[in-house]
Amino acid sequence: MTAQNIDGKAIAQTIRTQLKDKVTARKEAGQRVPGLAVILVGADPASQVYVGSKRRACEEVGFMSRSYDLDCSTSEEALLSLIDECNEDPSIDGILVQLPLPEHIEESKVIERIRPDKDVDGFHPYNVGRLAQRSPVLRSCTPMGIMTLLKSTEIDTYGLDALVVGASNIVGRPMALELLLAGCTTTICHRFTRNLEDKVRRADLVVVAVGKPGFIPGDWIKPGAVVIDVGINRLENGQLVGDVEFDVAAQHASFITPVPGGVGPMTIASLLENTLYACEQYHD
Ligand SMILES: Nc1nc2c(c(=O)[nH]1)N[C@@H](CN(C=O)c1ccc(C(=O)N[C@@H](CCC(=O)O)C(=O)O)cc1)CN2
Repeated sequence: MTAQNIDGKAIAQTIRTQLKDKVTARKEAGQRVPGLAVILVGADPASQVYVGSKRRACEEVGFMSRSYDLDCSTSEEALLSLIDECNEDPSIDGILVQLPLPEHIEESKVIERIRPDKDVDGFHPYNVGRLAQRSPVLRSCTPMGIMTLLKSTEIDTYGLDALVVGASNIVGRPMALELLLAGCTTTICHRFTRNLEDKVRRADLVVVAVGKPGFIPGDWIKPGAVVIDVGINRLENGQLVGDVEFDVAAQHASFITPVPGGVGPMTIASLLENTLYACEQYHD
């Protein structure tokens, strides 16, 4: 079996084109365009790339994007007061604080300071709780993008044995909640998990988000399984690879996401979708 690639780049582009049309329609109806505040603290090179892509994506679809580039020595208090300002600004529908933050800033304090109706990253405990209670509103962008990718395959997810490898707040945990909502019997693996290989070998759907190149050997993948690779690892030769040994896994899987061009672009498309949602549902 050779897997079919799930083309996240193309699917993300389709979403962006649809969003652009919706923004045009808003303008023609005399409505304001959605606004996103993008806050970067420090100069982490990967974060700079992601933030740059988010700002460009906003411009492409016609959103207003407000950029805040803060020095890495910015105090927690200063960041929280910038969030307060954005919370009160009626032209801003969504606030995005790029993670990770410098060590002296407490991530949970920052996330909880963003008003839940402007939390377009879907990280606020209110929004995670809504997802956990089966009535999601603003959903975490990477898991939301993965659900869009799964929908594009037209696979029936009800009853599948799904495995999420990695239990981060950004990806693993909300991903498990999304899959549960989609009817999967869902297992989360983490650093204390025993017999990871056995669990992978039994899974119909595997989502891997650990940030280690080739962490899952391709021959662990069950014949016909769906493989979603969230890892983005840059090798010394500059090549980007995922957490799954792609070439071998592709011989076993039915569908697989490539790296790059799989999950990554969907994170940004989902952020834009959330920003329009916040604008229309909460602020119009
Ligand atoms: N506030 C947030 N911080 C972080 C999030 C997030 O969702 N919200 N997720 C990750 C990083 N991330 C978004 O910020 C992100 C990662 C990767 C991509 C992407 O498009 N990747 C490309 C490759 C890009 C490259 O050349 O490096 C791909 O996979 O094709 C977009 C967004 C952590 N922080």
